[in-house]
Amino acid sequence: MPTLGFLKKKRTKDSTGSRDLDSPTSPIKASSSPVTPTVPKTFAESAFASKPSTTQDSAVASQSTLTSTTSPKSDDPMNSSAYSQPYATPQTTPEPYQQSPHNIPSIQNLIHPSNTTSENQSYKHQQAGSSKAGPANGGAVTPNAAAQAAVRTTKGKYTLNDFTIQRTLGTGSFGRVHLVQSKHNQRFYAVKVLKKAQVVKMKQVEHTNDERRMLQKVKHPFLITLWGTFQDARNLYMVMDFVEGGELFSLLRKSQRFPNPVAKFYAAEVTLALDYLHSMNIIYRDLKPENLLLDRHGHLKITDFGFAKEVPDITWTLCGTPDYLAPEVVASKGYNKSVDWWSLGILIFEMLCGFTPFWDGGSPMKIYENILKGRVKYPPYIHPDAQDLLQKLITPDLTKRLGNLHGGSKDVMTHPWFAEVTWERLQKKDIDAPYVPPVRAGVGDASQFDKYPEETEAYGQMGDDPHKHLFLEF
Ligand SMILES: Nc1ncnc2c1ncn2[C@@H]1O[C@H](COP(=O)(O)OP(=O)(O)OP(=O)(O)O)[C@@H](O)[C@H]1O
Repeated sequence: MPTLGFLKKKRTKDSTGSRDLDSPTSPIKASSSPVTPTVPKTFAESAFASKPSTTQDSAVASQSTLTSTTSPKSDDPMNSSAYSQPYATPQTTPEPYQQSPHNIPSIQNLIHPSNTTSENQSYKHQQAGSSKAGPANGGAVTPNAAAQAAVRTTKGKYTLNDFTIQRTLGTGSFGRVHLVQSKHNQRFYAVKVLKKAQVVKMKQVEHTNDERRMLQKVKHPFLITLWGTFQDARNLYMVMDFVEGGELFSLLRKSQRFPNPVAKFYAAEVTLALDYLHSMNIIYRDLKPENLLLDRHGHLKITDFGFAKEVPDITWTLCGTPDYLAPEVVASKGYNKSVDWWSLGILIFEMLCGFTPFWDGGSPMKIYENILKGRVKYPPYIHPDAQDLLQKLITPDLTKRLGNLHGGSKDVMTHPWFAEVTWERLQKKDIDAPYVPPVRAGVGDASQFDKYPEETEAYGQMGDDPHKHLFLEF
């Protein structure tokens, strides 16, 4: 059984980025008290079914509609039209879901696998947000919209002078993500800053360029938007939407585990995003709660496309995060989109149980051994339909893994566990999210993010740039 040591730490692609969630201090929130799990907001299984609109439903639907239909052009950091507040401030501040104490893994202070370093060479590291709705793209997104996705122009669109840099939202192996404010429209964005020298040193040039390219291509309600990229002599910059609600990882750790319908809600949104990515022959390859952000309404945004890759057939790169790796990746076999369906199984398991199925308190090597053995112990509280789905996703046999069969992602979407999900409404964010983050919309409220020491090196430096030829697309 995993321990609280497992609960505390984020898993990173390498060992350097783990953070202790025990000491979050918000610069904005008056009180930095952690979210205390209390009584769950009502979230019935029927939340997914079509239902008559109540006043509250309409309010949420109306917020969601604004989210998905606001013209991307008006959101463009370069658009200087006066900022208007399109979003209602969330009326409620529900707390995360409480689980009874006996579900909490009980031993503390074990080392999380992400603290070990031996496998680092095998992992590519990337920093990125994701993109979807570009300045030239507007309107609602439909599933499997590969044919509709136009590649947006993102190169050299902005400069540092277009933004006022504020606090750090997160850090990675090559740089950090800042909250910034556009000087043109006063809106808030997230800018990921990657140190070129570090990217080169970690042999992540191709992955970083891939990440930018994938983000430029995609447009989906559950994928982050990349507005543009630029560079100076030392750094690469990626301008993304600021997703205010923080990471699903933090909510999950504070909640210990999610009730069945809550896990189902998030799993369903991820499934739609995977369905879309796979329809574009993009494998995501880094599914985990740390890469799932919550928007102000509580809907997911997948970020960090550092491992995303366009793969029409198969690929061989060993990359990902140990707990979530499919056996075919661990065994260095060629693999395809099937790895994302395996990872979806791991994600659902972790949301329902609070720990991953192959975690073992040891090094990534121990996790890999467990993955290859393939034995999963399902706790008795897992709903039978959920267990059935998990067994069909977390299966090493690629000829049996759901999502990888003839029916593709539709096999996953029609599984009985998802029976009450109305996929079209979910796609439109027309289903209430189970948890609405307590953020003040439109004011750059970063209270849902941990606080980090700020960067001391000045950005925007000119001069020699030995790496420029490696990042021509930025
Ligand atoms: N668009 C965004 N809005 C708000 N916060 C963001 C955004 N993008 C990233 N972050 C925050 O910054 C953190 C680091 O971002 P990201 O995962 O892209 O970097 P990374 O270098 O790939 O990280 P890691 O090394 O942990 O994989 C995220 O975990 C998240 O907390």
